[in-house]
Amino acid sequence: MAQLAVNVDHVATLRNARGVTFPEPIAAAVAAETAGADGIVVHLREDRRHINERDVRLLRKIVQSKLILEMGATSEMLGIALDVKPDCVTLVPEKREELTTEGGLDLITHENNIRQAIATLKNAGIAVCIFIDPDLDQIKLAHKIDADMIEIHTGAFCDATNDAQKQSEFSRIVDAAKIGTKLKLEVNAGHGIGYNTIQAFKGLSEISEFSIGHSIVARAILTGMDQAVRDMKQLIGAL
Ligand SMILES: CC(=O)[C@@H](O)[C@H](O)COP(=O)(O)O
Ligand SMILES: NCC(=O)COP(=O)(O)O
Repeated sequence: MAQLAVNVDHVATLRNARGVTFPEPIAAAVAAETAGADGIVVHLREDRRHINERDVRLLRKIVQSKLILEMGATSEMLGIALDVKPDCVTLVPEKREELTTEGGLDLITHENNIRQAIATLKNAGIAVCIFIDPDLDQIKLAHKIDADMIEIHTGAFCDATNDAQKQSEFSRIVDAAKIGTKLKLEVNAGHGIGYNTIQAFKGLSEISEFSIGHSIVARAILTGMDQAVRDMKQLIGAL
């Protein structure tokens, strides 16, 4: 069965919107783990719009499963990662003005910088994942520059508004997962996945882990984190 890594960024979004100390993303992470999450994900953005450094450091102490830190490959973030030592870093592209991550890392443009970041993190014993579009050339490059894992960006599929678009985006994901596995990369998937889109992955056994945040946090507001995580785990179990 594929694993579920739960992103708690948007618990911090709510906290920060009010400028107070709650809701507490650390409490959300503990609740998610208790409900069966296989990992906790946070994206430390340059502008600290949700998760901040204090959250990451506390999570490192408290998370029992595995801590996955999403970040841009900047010298500031590399310094934090080397100090905090998450179990895994997922390197993502970041634009300050974007509402959420818009695309995968462009390794063709940033090959040297990302290759160096991968080597630095791996030398410190941190596994490295590349958040990447379902593009075969990019995935081959991720393998060439020694990434351990890829996370296929599923946003275009999840956001597709008609069946033809959905089918064509999903077949890109299938091809990407198959080539990643052939290259012996661990293949994960994430961005925009919800309770209604997860079923599409049935039979795609190449995916080792789903990285899901917004839909789980949104459901947790209505049902509690425990139920929201259990519901998603059940859907993943049925794939
Ligand atoms: C990299 C990725 O997949 C994203 O889902 C990212 O973590 C989202 O960033 P925000 O939480 O800031 O929307
Ligand atoms: N890596 C994907 C992630 O962490 C969560 O993305 P989303 O479910 O909030 O879109």
